Amino acid sequence: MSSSAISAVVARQILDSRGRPTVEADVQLADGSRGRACAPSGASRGRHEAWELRDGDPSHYEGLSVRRAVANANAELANAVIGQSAVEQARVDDVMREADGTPALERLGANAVLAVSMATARAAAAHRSIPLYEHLADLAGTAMSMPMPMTNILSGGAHAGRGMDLQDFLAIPVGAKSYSEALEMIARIRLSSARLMDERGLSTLLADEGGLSPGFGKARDAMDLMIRSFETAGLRPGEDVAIALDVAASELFEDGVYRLDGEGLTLTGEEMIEFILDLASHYPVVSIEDPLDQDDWENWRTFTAQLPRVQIVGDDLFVTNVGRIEDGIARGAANAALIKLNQNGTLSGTIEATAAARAAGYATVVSARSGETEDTFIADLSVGLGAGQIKIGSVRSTERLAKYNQLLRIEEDAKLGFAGVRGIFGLNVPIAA
Ligand SMILES: O=C(O)[C@@H](CO)OP(=O)(O)O
Ligand SMILES: [Mg+2]
Repeated sequence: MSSSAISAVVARQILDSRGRPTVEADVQLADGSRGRACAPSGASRGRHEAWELRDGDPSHYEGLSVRRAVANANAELANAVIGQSAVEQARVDDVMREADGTPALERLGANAVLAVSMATARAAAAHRSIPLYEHLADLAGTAMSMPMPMTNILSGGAHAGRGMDLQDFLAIPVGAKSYSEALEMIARIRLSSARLMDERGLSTLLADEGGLSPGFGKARDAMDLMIRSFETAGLRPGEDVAIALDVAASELFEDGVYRLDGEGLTLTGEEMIEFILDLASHYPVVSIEDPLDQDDWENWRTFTAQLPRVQIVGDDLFVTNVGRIEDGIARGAANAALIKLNQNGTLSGTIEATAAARAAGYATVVSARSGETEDTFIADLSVGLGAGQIKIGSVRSTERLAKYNQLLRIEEDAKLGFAGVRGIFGLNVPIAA
């Protein structure tokens, strides 16, 4: 057995940031190197994502448990990967896909497969005595860079009891010259938004990703509050900081129409396009995610063509899947892809999806899920892939801050270039070297 061969896999059930069970896996190598990783979990999940295996009816704790996925990792997946070299990530992921035998990893569970896949990369980095981000850059064959964060300030949709129709109102500090400066600007905005809401007697309770959910009915009220928060933080809207939206429109789509209860509107696809275009034209919006349903390809194409200077991000649309990304490229749908490891199911598949997007000139945004753990893997992934951007959630909950803070450490020890606004589609503001 070579010193990088996987010698043991131990999985267990732990809890995520919503207090729901998820899979954690440890991978050990023949030389004693170890890696540990946790699978995240989404709430506004795309229909075409890899399969998260749970034990039963998810409306009860017992049903939510992941004991079958854990058992699969400890038995079938362990059997498949033991003896394989951890530095051969694609091979390890292939044998797990073969062991499962289904395209969406339904049999053994994408949550089980992914935890082992990520833990393998960590063990390999330990074996090579290099940081995880560097190992990931070697796997992807890409140049590393520090990502520009897009950060949730106000939350609605499935993350906030459907208080507002749109899911995420995010800030992108486009004027920042470094990652640490970007994070500082975001922290200032987050504080000022909470103060403003407090002054106005609005609730400052936290949503799933640590964002605020003022319970506005209308998106414009949320947008106005975003702008006020920027100004109160001493930042210029549109110059220092811009707005990004995640509409998460698949969650609003029912029986062929978009239901925006807060606005009191029921819209056709064409009307939905008009609604979002109108919103984007009144505010400094530089990025819009999932403005339309995950299978509404034709309207996606129309929408993308109308906003050539705005980043249009496919999340539920692409589900980090090479086939769907290539489909979107061929149809001219979106110009950027959200990158989520657990939508794909393996690290290698996620790297391939990122490469497919990038090859077509699509921007890439590495993203957390609304259900997260203390695992900081995606911070290293965003750097290793040179993705350009990262979306983690707010700076007000520890499972998110674990990633933001990990990026501060990487910035300190790696002295890498900052993707800055060069990573933002359509914006061409020069930044200092
Ligand atoms: O829609 C999204 O982009 C994510 C993160 O905000 O949400 P979820 O993990 O619930 O799918
Ligand atoms: Mg989304």
